Amino acid sequence: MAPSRLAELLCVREGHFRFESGHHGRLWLDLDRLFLRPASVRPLSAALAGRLARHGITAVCGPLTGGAFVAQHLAEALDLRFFAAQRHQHHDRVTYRLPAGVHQVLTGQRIAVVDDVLNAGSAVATTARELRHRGGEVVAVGGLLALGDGARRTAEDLAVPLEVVETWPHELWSAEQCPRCARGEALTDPP
Ligand SMILES: O=P(O)(O)OC[C@H]1O[C@H](OP(=O)(O)OP(=O)(O)O)[C@H](O)[C@@H]1O
Repeated sequence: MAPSRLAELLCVREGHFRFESGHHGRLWLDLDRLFLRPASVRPLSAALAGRLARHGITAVCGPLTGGAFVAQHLAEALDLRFFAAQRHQHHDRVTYRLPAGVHQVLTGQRIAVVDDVLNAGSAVATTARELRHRGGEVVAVGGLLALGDGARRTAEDLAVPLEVVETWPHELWSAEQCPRCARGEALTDPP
């Protein structure tokens, strides 16, 4: 992978990692550190803002926390409305909801749903469904980074364009199918 500003901000480490899901993978990203210095993220947000501006958006919404931070940068850069979707967990099911106080303001808005990093795309998908349910018009999906093709499939399902600053291949394997295990490589300790 070519080093990039985004890779530096995400403190990307390469190795042979075991994730919470039990899958094995090559990259470890530290999303918690991305916004330690918001000014460092602004050039990336500006690049995304330029792409999303083509779609005639009037508002930006992101799932808390990382997606909402990006959405706020974009709303500032483009002088648009900003919405943050709040995470709700019921047993294993995670959904994102808009606070009741903003429901009325959503009607008629052309909204881009954004995230910092899109993996499976589930956070933006459930945020988009909530926005549509509340009367908003979701017209684009965006992010700083898409890992693999989950984001593309999510945008297709929502029938909207996808705009991302970078896309990286996502190599994720079950423990049984992990090529690094097959080569006898030891697991890397997480940071
Ligand atoms: O495309 P997905 O498979 O949904 O994964 C991407 C989401 O995962 C991370 O959020 P996380 O759930 O870790 O919450 P956070 O933003 O509060 O860190 C990231 O910020 C995205 O919102």
